[in-house]
Amino acid sequence: MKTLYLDAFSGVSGDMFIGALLDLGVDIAQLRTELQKLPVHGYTLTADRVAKSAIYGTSFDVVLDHGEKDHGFIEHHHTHGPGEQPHAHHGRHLHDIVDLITASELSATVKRHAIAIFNDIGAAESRVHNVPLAEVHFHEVGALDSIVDIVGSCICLDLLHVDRVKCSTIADGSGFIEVAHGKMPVPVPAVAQMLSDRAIPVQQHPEVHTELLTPTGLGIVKEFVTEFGPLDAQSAVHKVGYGFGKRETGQFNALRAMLLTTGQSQKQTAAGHDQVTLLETNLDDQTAEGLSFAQEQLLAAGALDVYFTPIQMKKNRPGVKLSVLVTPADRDRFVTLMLKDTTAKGVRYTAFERTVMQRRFETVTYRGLPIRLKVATYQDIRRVTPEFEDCKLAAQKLDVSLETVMAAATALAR
Ligand SMILES: O=C([S-])c1cc(C(=O)S)c[n+]([C@@H]2O[C@H](COP(=O)(O)O)[C@@H](O)[C@H]2O)c1
Ligand code: NI
Repeated sequence: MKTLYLDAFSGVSGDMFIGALLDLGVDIAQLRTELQKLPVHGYTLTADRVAKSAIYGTSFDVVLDHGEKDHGFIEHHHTHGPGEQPHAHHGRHLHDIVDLITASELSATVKRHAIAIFNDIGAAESRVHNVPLAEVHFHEVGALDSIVDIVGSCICLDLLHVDRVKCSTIADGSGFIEVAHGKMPVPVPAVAQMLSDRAIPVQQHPEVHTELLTPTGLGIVKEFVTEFGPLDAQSAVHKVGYGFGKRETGQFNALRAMLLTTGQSQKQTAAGHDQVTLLETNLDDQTAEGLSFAQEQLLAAGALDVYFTPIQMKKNRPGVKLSVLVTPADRDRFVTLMLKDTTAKGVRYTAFERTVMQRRFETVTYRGLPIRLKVATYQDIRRVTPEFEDCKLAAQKLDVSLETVMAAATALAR
């Protein structure tokens, strides 16, 4: 399995993320070509390979034409004093940006991730400033920078072709920073709000008196990272890249990105044979809520599958068997997780050989909406399945039956 590991010892921002991925080898020409699919102009991308503290990395920047300054702030409609004129808001609303991305020729994957990140940041802004989501307003210049950073990050990750993204505990600074609308505490309010709906490990550094984790950086992490923690002992590090931050932090300010190979899937042959480990435990004293939580945790940690089987246990107790399928190299990590997140006192495991169909995604467009198709092949067997969630969304948006969308998507695949 190919993993991108983010070592966020100095936080994460959009620039740092793109810089780190370019440093890992993503082609900036391809990034530029993809970004040209968006009808936004007035900027140039720069990526310079420079040394900081004698360590070489990439300093990425979005340089706006005419030397305009990015205020880096999402404006909100706030109240004005008596006699005070509202300022002119030359900016873009969240839905303008979503429409812009949706209407572009970017890939369906890039669109989906970029829109999710914008929605997450927008929802936090809406909550922080107490304005309806529809009124969250991106400042004209800040919007351009955010669009390039967010869409650019999604493009870079797509070009890197990894199976999963893992991240260390994320560092942030402390104290206050000056932004367009005054002084803000660190973590900045949008970041604090974005941390409220998911368990993300962030550690503040009292000696760093500035911001290390930006709303854009956190949005990227929340969208792509499925596991937090240190480097896996079993991983092989193939490549390391550094993306430099712009702030003076008094320490080495970079995001370190590492390309790792984890587990056995790299041993999968063209014929589709590999090995998996099945971990199991029988439980008769765990609540349904606890079981559901454990399943979520195990899937988020990268399990290939997690499922329950009803069983009859001793003393006539109805119980469940928890089964967790993982790559062999992940076995011990998942034993620990199962002992931590369930009431199990022990976990048994068996190694299996298996044959799997090769799987890839294709996207078709049905009445203007993207539908992903899972294409599974093995020898001369080929099976195409439309993604249920995409069909559901299209059925709801177009007010047609789910069956109609699924049949149309399957026909388009042919
Ligand atoms: O929503 C945005 S982009 C935003 C909100 C806040 C609040 O805390 S509210 C603060 N900022 C600051 O702007 C710059 C640039 O942020 P990006 O995420 O666009 O790179 C940064 O200093 C943020 O803390 C932005
Ligand atoms: Ni105003």
